[in-house]
Amino acid sequence: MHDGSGRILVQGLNKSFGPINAVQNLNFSVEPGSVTGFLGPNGSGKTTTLRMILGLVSPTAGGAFINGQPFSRLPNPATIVGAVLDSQGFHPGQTARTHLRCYTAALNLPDQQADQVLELVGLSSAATRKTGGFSLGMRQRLALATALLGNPQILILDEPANGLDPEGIAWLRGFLKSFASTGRTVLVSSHLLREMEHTVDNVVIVSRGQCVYNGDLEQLRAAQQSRVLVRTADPATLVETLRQSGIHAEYLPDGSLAVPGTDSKTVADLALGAGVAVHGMQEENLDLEQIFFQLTTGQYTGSAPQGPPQPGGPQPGGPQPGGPQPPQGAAQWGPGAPQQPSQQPSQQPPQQPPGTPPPGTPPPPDQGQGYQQVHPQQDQNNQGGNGGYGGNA
Ligand SMILES: Nc1ncnc2c1ncn2[C@@H]1O[C@H](COP(=O)(O)OP(=O)(O)OP(=O)(O)O)[C@@H](O)[C@H]1O
Repeated sequence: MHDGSGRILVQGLNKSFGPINAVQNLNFSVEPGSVTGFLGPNGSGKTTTLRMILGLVSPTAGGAFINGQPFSRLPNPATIVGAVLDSQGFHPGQTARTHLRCYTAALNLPDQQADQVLELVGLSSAATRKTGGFSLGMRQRLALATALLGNPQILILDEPANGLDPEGIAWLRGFLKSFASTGRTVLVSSHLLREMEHTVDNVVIVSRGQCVYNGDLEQLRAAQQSRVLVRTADPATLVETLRQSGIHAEYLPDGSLAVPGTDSKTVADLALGAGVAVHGMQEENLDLEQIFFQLTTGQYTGSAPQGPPQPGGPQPGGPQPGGPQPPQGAAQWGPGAPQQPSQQPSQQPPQQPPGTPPPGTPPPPDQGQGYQQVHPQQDQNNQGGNGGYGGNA
């Protein structure tokens, strides 16, 4: 029996495609009542992870659970999870309404449900237009409308902002926030933090299949700070001098030092007091986007909230020896770091949005559509692209 929590749990998840380790030891949970961003560059394993959560790809190791169950064991999955993995592939000759009615028929829902979800996504005026003439933004909305037909407790969306104009992104932001505010769960992937930073509450950031940050976006934002880059003939003495003043400096690959969380005057004064010659100094401000970039390229050297040292020693982008330890429940940094959400599960029960269908209906058959109100036990191990799996089947 599933627990009805609306919680997604990913535990020790791994997936290899031959020699490619697409996903490596992922651990995180997604809680109801918030929007969680699943972020990482192209090829970092986001889609593969989402497919494993949705039972479309078999993990090499580990597991993913929705309401405490693997997807394949969920009763009436379309009423629990609505997913969009691809917004291409609608039949071009079908109208938006006809497209949706194929699904209402298969789900045994009233026909007017199609119009209700069209209204929810702002596509009512395009109900009788053929999808072949739809813009990318309209396709995204129609895919979302399809995922909403089962009135799901959980939404899982792969790159839903791809190709949207600023107005479309603003609309999507409002929609997802509003969905989550009713106590439901949203997991949304993107390769651009910028696209999602005003939408998500929590982030799971992956790079090369590994988690490099999991936690509250506000904590990541708090890591925006200046650091001082120093060139000196005697870095070891300066590092020790700074350490004695409680300032942690890091070596950069070119032999210079990065000193986060302080200013150039402080560093200069301490260097002078220790008799260390400074050859150059520069203050650098890292913004959220830069931190994201550096995290995902393994170049992060700032003094963001730091986790405990990882087995096997410090990791690139991860905590430094002797660095500050995180408070309990702090965000986790570094590849392979244990990943726990900073938020506690919401106790708020899922609510029904107005005009969406009751639970207890089966998912519709696959019609080659890109969206997926997904289906149990489909292994896509040998499938390369996003489209065309038998979602909804
Ligand atoms: N069916 C497959 N067969 C072989 N390799 C695959 C398959 N699916 C994914 N991969 C590989 O696994 C890695 C992760 O791919 P994945 O699509 O999960 O990343 P992603 O983060 O979603 O990327 P994008 O943002 O470009 O969609 C890539 O190296 C990809 O080439």
